[in-house]
Amino acid sequence: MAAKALLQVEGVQTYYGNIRALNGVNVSVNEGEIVALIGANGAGKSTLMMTIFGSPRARAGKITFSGTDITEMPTHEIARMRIAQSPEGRRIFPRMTVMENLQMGASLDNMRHFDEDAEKVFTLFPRLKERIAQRGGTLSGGEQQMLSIGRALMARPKLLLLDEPSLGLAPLIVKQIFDAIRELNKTDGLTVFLVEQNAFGALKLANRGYVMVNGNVTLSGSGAELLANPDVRAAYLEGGRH
Ligand SMILES: Nc1ncnc2c1ncn2[C@@H]1O[C@H](COP(=O)(O)OP(=O)(O)OP(=O)(O)O)[C@@H](O)[C@H]1O
Repeated sequence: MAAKALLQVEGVQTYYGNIRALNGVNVSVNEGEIVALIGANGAGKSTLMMTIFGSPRARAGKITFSGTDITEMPTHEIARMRIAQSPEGRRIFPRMTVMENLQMGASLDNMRHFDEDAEKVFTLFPRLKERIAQRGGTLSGGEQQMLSIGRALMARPKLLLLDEPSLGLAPLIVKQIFDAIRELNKTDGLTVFLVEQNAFGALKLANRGYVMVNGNVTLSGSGAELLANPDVRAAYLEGGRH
């Protein structure tokens, strides 16, 4: 069966004032795939994630989701299309409990299956269940990351955007988080687009990957192809976390 693009990014340019952070980026994510975006600090990876989510806006190019043009859509409408985001730095609500954070992630439409969806999050991340009444800000970094992903899942997304889920976490916790992403993809068919500095882990997890340099996508291929590519190895893998 031919792969169907769920997300299509074509020729996207994004600026901060006069500074162009994305120079005409083309990326696609097919239904049921895990796609990784790797690149050095400042390459534009987070900017691409945020542009897909509507802020900052693309100044040129087109972003399509499920065949609908979302380039000009406000963020809340993009979320209603069932795109959910776990942003860089997690950004959970620190004064709210774990349960309240999950409630914030569920749309009104999804409140009727809240218990079922929360239970799914707890099956995926049992550590969160033990901390239901604890305030988000008092969780460890890894638990906050789990909560950030859990909150995004409460929206029942078709596409999950993850920005640096492994940032600053111990290898064992990174493994738990990557295993959870793999599990969601395998059992629920969830489509995932993730940004990672941990290129080795991300490319092992992903079906396909893109490499971004200075606001341009310079390479793409299957996870295995990129892992074997000498340029990728030299730039992102040698001496890295593997
Ligand atoms: N709010 C902002 N205002 C001005 N410039 C910005 C802003 N956010 C990002 N930039 C610039 O845009 C470029 C791309 O940044 P971006 O954060 O998207 O990179 P990144 O690949 O995600 O890097 P990192 O891995 O460090 O998060 C950089 O040159 C950065 O300095």
